[in-house]
Amino acid sequence: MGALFSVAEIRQAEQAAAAFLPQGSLMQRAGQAAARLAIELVGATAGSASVPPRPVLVLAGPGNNGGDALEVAANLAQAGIDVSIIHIASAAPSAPETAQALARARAGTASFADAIPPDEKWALVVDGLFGIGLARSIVGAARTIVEEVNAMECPVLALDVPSGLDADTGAVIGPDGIAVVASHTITFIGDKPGLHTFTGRDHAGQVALARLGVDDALLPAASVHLNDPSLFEFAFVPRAHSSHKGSFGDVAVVGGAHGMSGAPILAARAALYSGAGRVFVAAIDQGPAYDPVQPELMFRDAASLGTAGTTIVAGPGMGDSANAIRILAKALDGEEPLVLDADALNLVAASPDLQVRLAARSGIALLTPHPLEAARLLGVTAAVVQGDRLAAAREIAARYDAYVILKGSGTIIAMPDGEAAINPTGNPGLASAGTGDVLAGLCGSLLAQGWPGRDAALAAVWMHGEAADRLVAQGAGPIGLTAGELPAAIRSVLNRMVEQRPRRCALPQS
Ligand SMILES: NC(=O)C1=CN([C@@H]2O[C@H](COP(=O)(O)OP(=O)(O)OC[C@H]3O[C@@H](n4cnc5c(N)ncnc54)[C@H](O)[C@@H]3O)[C@@H](O)[C@H]2O)[C@@H](O)CC1
Ligand SMILES: [K+]
Repeated sequence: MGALFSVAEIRQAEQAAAAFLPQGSLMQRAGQAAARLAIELVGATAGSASVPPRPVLVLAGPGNNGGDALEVAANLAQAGIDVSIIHIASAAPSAPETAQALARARAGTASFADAIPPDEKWALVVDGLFGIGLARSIVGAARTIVEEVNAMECPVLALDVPSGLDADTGAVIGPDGIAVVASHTITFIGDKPGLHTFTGRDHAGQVALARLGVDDALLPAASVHLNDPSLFEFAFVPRAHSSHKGSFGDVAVVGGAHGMSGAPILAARAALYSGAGRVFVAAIDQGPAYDPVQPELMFRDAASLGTAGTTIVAGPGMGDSANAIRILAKALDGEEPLVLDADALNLVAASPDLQVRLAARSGIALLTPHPLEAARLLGVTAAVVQGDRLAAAREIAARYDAYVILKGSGTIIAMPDGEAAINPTGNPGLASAGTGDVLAGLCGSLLAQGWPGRDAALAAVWMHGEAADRLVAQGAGPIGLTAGELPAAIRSVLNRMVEQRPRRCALPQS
């Protein structure tokens, strides 16, 4: 479930499936599945039965994605829907199945036009300009069409992938490229990573999968999945009545250089609300003596903190002082689970010595970079990281034998063994100050409670996004959502997850 496949993997499966099928079968199946969804969407926007449904605009490009669109147009026309087609014909001969689809569309009641008729109000636009075969920026007449469609207010159903979007990476293809902004995407044979990360979420809208009857056996075992509780839910365990605070681990958030006390406090509150036994704020420079809002937190001087048996979250507001570097080096040399965020990542990126210590450590390391921090770790630009987020996260995970959470829309979670996930929860409300500190604190808390690195990384990212989604559903965002609201919302998500597990507690380890 939730498996994501690269374009190369989809192409292989498509070829293998087509070898056993009559010519054009897959395209016809794609056309039928998309037409069914289009009819649902038109029905939903038509409103009362007395209002005559508006026409549907179908955009058909020069390749097989255009063939899919022509099949959709033929099916919609057959269902009695008023269909207009803009067809960008190929200079080269079309594939036989695409030629067949064009003949079908021409034989029906759909009308063909050279340009989008101005002032028409559409019930739906079906985008079949380009699919996984687009090799360069969309230019010329096709670009004009995409610009016009993106200015429309009606729903847009993209076939396979919004035209112009890279299905592997979620980047818009080509320099100065453009891509369709769809409200819905029906993707064929297997779901694709680019629909769920970077600009993909904004371009694809709601994603549906049509397998086209292609057998699972024709697809390889997926190494990338959409993040989902089914991947980690067994890690949620009800607490035993005989448990005590020593049963749930200690977390120390190391950070809070002069003038930056807020960041570690947010991380520490998140650790507390997600169930860590004892939570310390280990300050680099002298800061507040306690948190009046959360007096349960204990404040210590980072330089003198004993860290044996303590999970460390290093980085929030840590600064780059010599003191910070010394304390980070000590944390890297320890064996306790370690979360590295923010300034700690920048310090590692700037220091070959810290890099060697990180790569050599035996305990769990979990890194939570945003794209610029990831870029510094890899010695590239943030644009390069964003251009292939999966590859960047996997590269850092492999280099440091670490669990990596590459933040941003469609957060990537990469494991040291190459497995990866893309997170579907969360919203633009999380693009605000301090939410990363909360995520780092949550990761540290789960590790302190004995969670394996993989499960902690997957669950923390999922719950963090889910908590933000629930807050938005209650009207607390996305505009103006604050990081400080997240810990309590994460607590309710976490307890709900535990409630849903079979009621067998884990007895405390004395
Ligand atoms: N072959 C089949 O039986 C099936 C094909 N499928 C569809 O086929 C799509 C892939 O088809 P194709 O490989 O033909 O590729 P596309 O239809 O995605 O686009 C490639 C076409 O566009 C042209 N092109 C590429 N970049 C361009 C640019 N920047 N400006 C103008 N023209 C450009 C190419 O010369 C080619 O004609 C999938 O996304 C899917 O929608 C699916 O229906 C599954 C079955
Ligand atoms: K498309």
